[in-house]
Order: sequence, then structure tokens, then C-alpha cells
Amino acid sequence: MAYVFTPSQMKTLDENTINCFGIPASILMENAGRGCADFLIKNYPEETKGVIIILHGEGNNSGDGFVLARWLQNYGKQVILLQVQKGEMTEETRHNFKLCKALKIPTFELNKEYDNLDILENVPGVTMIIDAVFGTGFKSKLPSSLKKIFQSVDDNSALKVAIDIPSGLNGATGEGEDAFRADVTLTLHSYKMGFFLREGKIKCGKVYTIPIGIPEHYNDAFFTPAIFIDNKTFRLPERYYYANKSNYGRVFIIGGSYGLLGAAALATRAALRAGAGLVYLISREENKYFYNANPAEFLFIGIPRIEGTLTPDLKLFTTLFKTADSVVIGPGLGFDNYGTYMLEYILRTSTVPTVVDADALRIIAKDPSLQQYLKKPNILLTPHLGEFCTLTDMDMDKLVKDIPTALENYIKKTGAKVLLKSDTTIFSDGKRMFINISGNDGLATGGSGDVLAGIIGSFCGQKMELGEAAINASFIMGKTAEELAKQRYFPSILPTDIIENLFMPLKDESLSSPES
Ligand SMILES: NC(=O)C1=CN([C@@H]2O[C@H](COP(=O)(O)OP(=O)(O)OC[C@H]3O[C@@H](n4cnc5c(N)ncnc54)[C@H](O)[C@@H]3O)[C@@H](O)[C@H]2O)[C@@H](O)CC1
Ligand SMILES: [K+]
Repeated sequence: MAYVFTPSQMKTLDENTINCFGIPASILMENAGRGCADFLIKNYPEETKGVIIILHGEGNNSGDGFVLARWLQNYGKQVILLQVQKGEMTEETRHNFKLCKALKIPTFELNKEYDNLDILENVPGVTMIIDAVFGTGFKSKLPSSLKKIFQSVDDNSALKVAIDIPSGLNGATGEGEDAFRADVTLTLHSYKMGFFLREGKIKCGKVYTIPIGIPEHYNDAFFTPAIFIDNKTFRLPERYYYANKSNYGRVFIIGGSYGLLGAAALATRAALRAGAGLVYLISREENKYFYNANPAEFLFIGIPRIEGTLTPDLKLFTTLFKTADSVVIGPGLGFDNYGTYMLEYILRTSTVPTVVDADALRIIAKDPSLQQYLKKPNILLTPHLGEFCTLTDMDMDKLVKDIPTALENYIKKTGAKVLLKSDTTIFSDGKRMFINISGNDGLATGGSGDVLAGIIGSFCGQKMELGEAAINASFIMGKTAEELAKQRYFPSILPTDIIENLFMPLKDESLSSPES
């Protein structure tokens, strides 16, 4: 299981490992530094052949850097320590610094004016620059002196390695425009939340985890950590050897205003491709021309308007709706009385997993009385960032500064379950959090959200739990886009390509046997 921790959760884990479990801080630091040294020696033989410069300050991250320096020297490597930030040394850090001095590892200090930055350029044969300045204890903004130093490192052709987290990156929010830009990040124990958000996605390079001795059962002992969905953790709905269509759910897709049936049609086809037993497209009666012209595997149910008004005739729909196993409402639903009336009915009466997407989200944003239904355990909202801003009445600039907190606040306020879609997609219900980063820019096309809603509805119809369905649908859709990008220039990927090639990545051996 790949867990994702915030810096404060990491602190809780470290403290409990030291104070309750009984592994001293000095041993954790030794494990961290030695683990990084062993990893680099094994995986980067060329890059560790020349001079290795370790940039440090005085916190515990720097302590890890000092242990790493000792071990690299022990393995016969040439190491230089370069202090770029002043601070208070902890006992373990100070002790390891002394040991480095005792080993005669060369130590340099940049002067106050930082006009001796050319140390970095003048040392011949540098093949690796390691950042052990700040770790998860970094707060606020990077000092301007460090900005200058990191820019200069950026121009150097040596391999750049960050210990635990690139210095200057906020481990909770991913904010860090001026952070150290690493080619490789050796993160201690587990991923940090900031790796998957904002600048974190470009500052970390390749991320590898280094175990430091925190016991496995501590991971979820003090809080429920976020889980990163990857090739090993993703799941698909179970299929049975002896089964018929009734085992795989009746999925109701409700949407499609007059003349705008495309969104609902995409969700419908996606639900079928994702394995649903039966898919009903519930739309306005005047859309039946579409079904007549495109007879397909789904069933079309037209809900007529009540004479003289824009309100649908729900009586015709209610009996049939009792047979639904899951619902998707919103794609192309429309904002008139018809759409609002249908949405209110579904939110109030549905007892099966219900995915609320697109127009339905905007109706909820306009009509706060509908918020009362969001705490029902079977309701999932699937906004993209723009729709989330509308739901929360928040500026995009403010939202992207700290997405996890904005999400947490909205869930606390409404009790909703949310799949927040962007290049990093997050599911949260206030208790669990799942993170998915699969996919590419080819998904930034109108209609992708409708396809995703259809897949989620389909997975729910196949008895997958709502949160699991949401994140796994997002994962498999992203993987499909990645697979398609091997065959065509990714901006040309269309939502219909995703539908027609869904599950194609399962041919890839690493994905072929998801844990169930
Ligand atoms: N005992 C532990 O808690 C362990 C910690 N470990 C390492 O220690 C790190 C966390 O250690 P710390 O909590 O000491 O924190 P850091 O080493 O990340 O940095 C803390 C230092 O940076 C300074 N600082 C923070 N933000 C700053 C800013 N904007 N400008 C200037 N100075 C700033 C603080 O005043 C403090 O001196 C982890 O990332 C990991 O590398 C590991 O050694 C494993 C065990
Ligand atoms: K670091």
C-alpha cells in the first residue's frame, strides 16, 4: 500500500516511533542517511563516481545529509559539505556534523553575501548535488539567498538529489515555486502529499521511498492516511464465472437537455464499456429521435414534460427507478425547471450509489437547499476544479494554493463525498482520501468528465463501493489515456477514444492482475 502523509502526520509518526515504540531519533537518522547512501551507490554508480556536494542547513534533514556523507565516504566516494543555511542544530544533527568533521570530510560555508556561490562551479568533477537543507520542517517562504543558490544549482549538469523532499516545497500543499528542482527525490518512509500537488509535480523528479524503521502498523495507527492508487493498489469490480447481466447492475444515466444529448450519450456508452449489465439513458422525451436514429445496447426512457410547464412527469419514472443499482445524474441535464426537478427527486429519493456531475453540480451551487442531501452516504459529487470553485464560491487562485484544506472544509461543512478532478484527482469523504495521478493532457477535452461519471456509475452498478469506484475509475481512465498516448499525439485523444479503448492498459503486464 502506498501511503501519502502530510508533514504533520509524518511528525506524529516519527515522534511515536521514537517515544512509544522506542527507536531513538539517532537511529532513525542513521537509517535515513545510510538508506539513501546505499540506494545511490546501487542505482547511480556513474553519478557517484565524481565529487558529491551535499547542501545543508542545520535541521534534522541536514542531519540525514551528514549521515549520508559519512556513508558515502565510507564507500570510497568523494564528498563535500556546503552549508547554505544557518539555524539551530538538534542534538543528533550536531553529533553527526562532528562525526563528519572527525572523518575530515571537507566542509565549506557560503559567506553572508553569498558572493562565493562560485564554489559550486569551481569544484571540478561534480557529478551529484544533494539537497539536505530543509525537509518536512520547512515552513512559509524560501529565504531569497537560497533562491539564488538553487537557481545556480539548476544550471549545473550534475544529478540533483533531494533528501526526503525538495527544500522549499510545502509538503502539505505542493506550493514551492522556488524550491530545489530535483531529478531524484529519496523520500523517507513514504510519499508526502505535496509531491502530488502544484509545483510538487515538477520539483521532485523520480521519487523513491527509503525505509527508516517506522513500524508498518504505525501507518494507520494514529490517523487514516491518504492512499496513492498505483499499478499495485488499483482494483476493478469483481466478475463472476457464472453470471448474467443482472449481476452487473442496472445503471441509470440521467441527463441530456433537448438537442444536447452528447454528454449523456458519452456517459451511457462509457458505462456499457466499463462492464454494466444494463444501462438506461433517462432523458427528455423529445430526445427519443436520438435513440431511434442510434439504436444501441442501452435503453432509452423519455420523461415527458407535464403539460404547459417545464417540469417532468415523474410518475412515469418512479416505478422503473426502484430497479436501479446506480445512478449518474448531470451530464447535459440542463438548468431549467426540468433539470432541477429531476435532480431534487433523485437526491431526495435515491438509496443507491448516485454520481452527481456537471450541470447537476451547478444546480446545487445555485440552490443551497439541495445541500441537505449531500450528507447521504450514497451521494458522490464529481466536480472539476472550476465546478468546485462554483460549489464553494471560492476563487481558483485561492483553491489551488491549498486544495486539501479547501476540500476538507467543504466536506466538513456539507458531509459530502467528493471526487475532485484535475491533473491530480482526489477522493475524500472526510475519513478516507485516495489520490490518483494517472492520465495526461489528452483528457483535457469536453466530454472526459461525462465518460468518467459513466465509468463510476458502471463500477457502482457492479457492486463496487462508491469511493473505490470513483478513484479506480479515474485511475483506469488515466491509464487508458497514457496507453493511447503511446499510439498518437496526446492532444488528439478524444473521450470516445477512451471509451472504445477502455481497459486497454490491462494488456500491460504490470496492470494485468490487480489485487482483489
Ligand atoms: N526524528 C525525526 O523527526 C526524524 C526526522 N528526519 C528528517 O528530519 C526532517 C524534519 O526535520 P526538522 O523538523 O528538524 O525540520 P527540517 O530539517 O526540515 O528543517 C527545520 C529547520 O529549518 C528551519 N526553517 C523552516 N522553514 C524555514 C524557512 N522558511 N526559512 C528558513 N528556515 C526555515 C527551521 O527553523 C529549522 O531550523 C525530515 O524531513 C527528515 O529528513 C529523519 O532523520 C528521520 C527522523
Ligand atoms: K531536502
